[in-house]
Amino acid sequence: MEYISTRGNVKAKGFIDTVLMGLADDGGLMVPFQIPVISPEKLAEWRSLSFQELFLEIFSYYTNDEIPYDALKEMVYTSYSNFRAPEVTPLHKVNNSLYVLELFHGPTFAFKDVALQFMGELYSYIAKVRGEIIHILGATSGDTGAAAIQGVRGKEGIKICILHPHGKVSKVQELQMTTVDDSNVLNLSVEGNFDDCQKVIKELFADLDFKGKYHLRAINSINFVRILAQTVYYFYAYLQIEGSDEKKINISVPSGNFGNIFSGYLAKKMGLPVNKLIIATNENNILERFVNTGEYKPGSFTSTYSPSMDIQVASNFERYLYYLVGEDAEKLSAYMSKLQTEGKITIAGEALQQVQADFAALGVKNQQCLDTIGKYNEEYDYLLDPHTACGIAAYEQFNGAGETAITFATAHPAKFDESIALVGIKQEFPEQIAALFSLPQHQTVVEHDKDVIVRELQAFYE
Ligand SMILES: Cc1ncc(COP(=O)(O)O)c(C=O)c1O
Ligand SMILES: N[C@@H](CCOP(=O)(O)O)C(=O)O
Repeated sequence: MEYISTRGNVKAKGFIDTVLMGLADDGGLMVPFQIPVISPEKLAEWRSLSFQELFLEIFSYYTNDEIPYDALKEMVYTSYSNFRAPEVTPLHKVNNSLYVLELFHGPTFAFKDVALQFMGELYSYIAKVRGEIIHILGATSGDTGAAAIQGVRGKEGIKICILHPHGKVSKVQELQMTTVDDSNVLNLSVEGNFDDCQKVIKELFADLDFKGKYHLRAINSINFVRILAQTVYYFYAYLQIEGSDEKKINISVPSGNFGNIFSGYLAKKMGLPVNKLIIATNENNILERFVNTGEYKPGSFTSTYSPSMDIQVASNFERYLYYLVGEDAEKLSAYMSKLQTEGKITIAGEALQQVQADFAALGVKNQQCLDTIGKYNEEYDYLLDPHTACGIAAYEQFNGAGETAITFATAHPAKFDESIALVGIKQEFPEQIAALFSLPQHQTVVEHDKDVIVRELQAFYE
């Protein structure tokens, strides 16, 4: 398997070089040259596999044996050994038409742990075996940062700097990132929003001299391995439902940067027979507007009760657009320059019909999010975090009669107590989260100014 850039100007790469490259050197995103297709017979065989076994099967189509099987196996089993559920991502049946896939049983209580625990192991392996210097640079609206730090903290040969928007992440998210007192971790709290943080890191990755000099590596979903690791639980969830091959299975995904839902799109392209992929967003509803009208236009940023999805510029949208335009890198590049110069992209006609065949989308309003939390707590005694609540509201909107839905629970409610409290629900924190409140914090508050951030990075990485 080789990997190419959506913009077409990068020489094809192998698996490890793709991981190391992160953002493609031509400013695009790396994708597999050809997506492998899994036969229905193979899928049926996979029904009995554990999460870890399934992970190894799926990755075997992508890694080109660049990592010996035993080494990969050790990484996978180590990654999930500290999850609080033996199934890693257990499926909870809420009622006859709804399952919730709980993706929050990892160390930082959010879905990001699933991919980032593995990425921590993978970077550590690459550092050891290839002697590569690993200087991670990432942006977070709260969950990626915490999970990435936990994934690599204390690991030899790795430094990590995470930019988060100052005052715009939940208290627990902030504590998870900033109470880590390891010399290989730097938290920059940027006076701006998530889009500002993501823009800076993308600019730094695009500056090839800077990227090369400081050995910058990505942990955000611009890195293809994040996307691939997230496909595993799509397969796992589908295969856990008895008789799913005879049912219409919809999957509702709380979405922001378009990484998680793009993993679903990839899983579908690999042959997973999902019926509808449902994009659930909040009042930052750029993806809903795109699916409904064909216009992709970043609007003004709104702070909501689901802060991790407070995102306007969805990183992985480019990967989807690449497939939408028939894997034509020139066409894709023209659309991306249009986005740059005109501030929007418009899709119409057959392409828009294709978008609407690929996805349904709902931007959930703040009050609807709180109402959904209240409703499921009362009716099913099941507490949703606000992001998952958006996913459930979208499931309610789009799941047809006789269809079955899996909604992804992307975070544990304890991470977002500020929103849960607004519903009048008092929750008890898990021990690991309660313990954070008494620890000292380590972070540097910086202006939203690229030069200031660069100076901090130079001092840290040198
Ligand atoms: C809890 C939670 N739910 C949903 C999302 C959206 O996922 P994605 O960015 O992959 O679309 C995020 C982060 O982006 C998140 O932290
Ligand atoms: N919600 C995310 C935003 C970054 O998304 P990523 O999937 O590209 O890492 C977060 O929690 O930081």
